[in-house]
Amino acid sequence: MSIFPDYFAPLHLSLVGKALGKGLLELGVHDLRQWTHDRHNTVDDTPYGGGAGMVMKPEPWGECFDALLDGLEEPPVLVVPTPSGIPFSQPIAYELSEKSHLLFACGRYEGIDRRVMEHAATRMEVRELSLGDYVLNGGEVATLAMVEAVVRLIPGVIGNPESLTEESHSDGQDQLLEYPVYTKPPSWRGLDVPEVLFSGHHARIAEWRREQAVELTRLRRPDLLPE
Ligand SMILES: Nc1ccc2ncsc2c1
Repeated sequence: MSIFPDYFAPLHLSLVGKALGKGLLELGVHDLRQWTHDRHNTVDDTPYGGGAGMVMKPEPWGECFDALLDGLEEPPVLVVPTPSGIPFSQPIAYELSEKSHLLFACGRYEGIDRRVMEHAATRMEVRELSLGDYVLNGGEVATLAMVEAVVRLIPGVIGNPESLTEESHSDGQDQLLEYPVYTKPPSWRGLDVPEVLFSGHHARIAEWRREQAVELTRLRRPDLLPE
């Protein structure tokens, strides 16, 4: 649900596009203005209590929920991207990938009237999630990122599920950052591929990769290292 539905055209490309084509998931994009009734299709108004900017009115969201939940066998999970949300993470992506129906509410302006999330919580699970400590102009870009992170975890979407186990933040990596990867040519602009990777000694290669992952994590994300 967004006032900028065209943001979601890219979801028909590449990975998500293929998954849609294979019938592994369905995608609907809904223009919130469809649930306004005035001549200007108004979705925002000035904030009570004063302050800069505008706030998204609750009525269009309520009518949109009514329409989208009508006929659903079970309630969806409402995901609301917001800088004030709980940090989105790979574990949360896995959780969401197992849900049968996700609704993403893309806010704009200074945000959505708080009563929208309060009302939604009476009829579905609500997850207010942040992509990181920075602010975008709205929830659309965050939703694109979360949809890609979630959809790639749905069985059958990724050709080789093994590639999910060794990437950064995956369980297979004990939540360490991913080790460096190399391919042909063996030497490029004076830079050589580490010898160990040519050894064919799988145990040594695995050990070297783990050492690299630990070192990279220690340098860039010490917070991820076990105590
Ligand atoms: N509605 C809204 C506005 C800004 C923003 N930045 C990251 S997620 C998000 C969501």
